Amino acid sequence: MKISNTYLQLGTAFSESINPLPVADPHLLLWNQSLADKLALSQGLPDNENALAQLFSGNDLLPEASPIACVYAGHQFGQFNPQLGDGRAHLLCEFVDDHQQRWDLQLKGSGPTRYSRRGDGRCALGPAIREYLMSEALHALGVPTTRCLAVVTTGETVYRDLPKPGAVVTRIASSHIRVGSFQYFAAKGDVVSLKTLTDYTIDRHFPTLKAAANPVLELLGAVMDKQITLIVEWMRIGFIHGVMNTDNTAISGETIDFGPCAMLGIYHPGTVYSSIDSGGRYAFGAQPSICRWNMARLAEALLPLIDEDPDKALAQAEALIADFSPRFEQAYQTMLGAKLGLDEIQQTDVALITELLEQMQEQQLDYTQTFHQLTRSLTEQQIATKLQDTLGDWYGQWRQHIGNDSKQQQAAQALMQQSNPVVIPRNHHVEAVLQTCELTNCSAPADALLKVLRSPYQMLAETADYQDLPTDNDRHYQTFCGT
Ligand SMILES: Nc1ncnc2c1ncn2[C@@H]1O[C@H](COP(=O)(O)OP(=O)(O)OP(=O)(O)O)[C@@H](O)[C@H]1O
Ligand SMILES: [Mg+2]
Repeated sequence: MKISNTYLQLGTAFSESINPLPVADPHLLLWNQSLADKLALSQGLPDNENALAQLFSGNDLLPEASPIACVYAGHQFGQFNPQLGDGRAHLLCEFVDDHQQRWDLQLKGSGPTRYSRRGDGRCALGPAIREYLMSEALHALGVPTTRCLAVVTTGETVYRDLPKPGAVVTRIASSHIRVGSFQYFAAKGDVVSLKTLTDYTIDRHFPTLKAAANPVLELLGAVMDKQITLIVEWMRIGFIHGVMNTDNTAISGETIDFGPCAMLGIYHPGTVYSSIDSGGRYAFGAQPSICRWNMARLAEALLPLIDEDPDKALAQAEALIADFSPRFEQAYQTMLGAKLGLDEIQQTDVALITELLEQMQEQQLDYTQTFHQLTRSLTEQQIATKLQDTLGDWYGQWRQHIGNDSKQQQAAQALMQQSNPVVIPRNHHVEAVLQTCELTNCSAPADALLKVLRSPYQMLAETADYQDLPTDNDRHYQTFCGT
């Protein structure tokens, strides 16, 4: 394992050097062997659970690691906070895998730092397992995401609304640079550090842009494209992030921070589960426009580097941000078309898609199941008849769009099978697993759910156990920024 600490080397303005605070009694609860294998991590790590628990609780450190807490700022629910940062996380080190890809290895829940404010620097076990389950589910679904290598219980109690068992989660990300990282330096007027961070980001994530006429403007465009891809993917599977603050928007385009996230059941764009999102700012259907808003905040932060002339910088940034909506719309319609087996979207297809979404909303149909049933209906007459009853004329029109030819139908079904999961991490199942794991301190329920979630486009023998809808259709479901 080739370890380095390049973010530390950016200088003291970017982070605080600080070691994790040791925990009382670390035990390895979840270990992601397939991720360790994929990143060729195992060679550099101990092979026994106790030693891994010591390492991934922060009690032991890899010899070459120099842990830091990174500083950032961020708009939280629209309000700018100039000083945030890793208040309960330690970036242990970076490592480079066999494909020359650099990764961050970070602990979360590993103790207080300069940026903790009133927080205790710790993480409860439930949210740690949620981050592990949800990020693995997203990864298997094909959605860009940070991932978890381990969850270690600490043997300590953390106090939230109630006393909870504590945990440390190990996160692997292609970096932890956030929109808020740029905002921090921009708000301070520290253009030198802003430039250092920008050069570092281009070098690390978008090296080909170095040769561009205006690399900073190109960086903004590249980040925007990655974010569009990400949000379209969230919309495809019904993921509601829940707290799309600019400090939770990674430049890499990976999903980060699973605090109050949830999955959409019954289709409604206004769906919100987060207890603190009373205004619905981060509702399912608001995610595209919030993403655009976040990209505008990144553009603002980068203005001094886009052009020396502020008017010219603003004009160029505005032109790019104005392009967000058409770029998004195209990717979004293409994605929805694929969910309906249509590989090229015509104007009439757009109307068909919109009509289906309207019907799903009116009839309170489940998002995942509807698309799964539509997929199956191409080869199963019983399901086709049922859907004809539910969706009326729309169903026949859709079948006409696909065509009568058996080759066309096969191609459509293949496309739909790749676009429509048979199973998602439904909120009630995730909650049940978290509760049982918390009570029993045992990983078996999480392992069983993960087995199914790791093959989300395939019916395994156990898949049916996790496909059902909650009895109350999640009407009473709430998530918390559960730190
Ligand atoms: N228990 C805690 N102790 C100290 N700081 C905390 C705690 N919980 C959250 N924070 C800090 O509050 C801010 C907002 O928290 P948020 O829940 O968005 O992030 P997070 O889940 O801690 O981390 P990340 O975004 O890296 O996944 C962050 O700066 C975070 O470090
Ligand atoms: Mg966060």
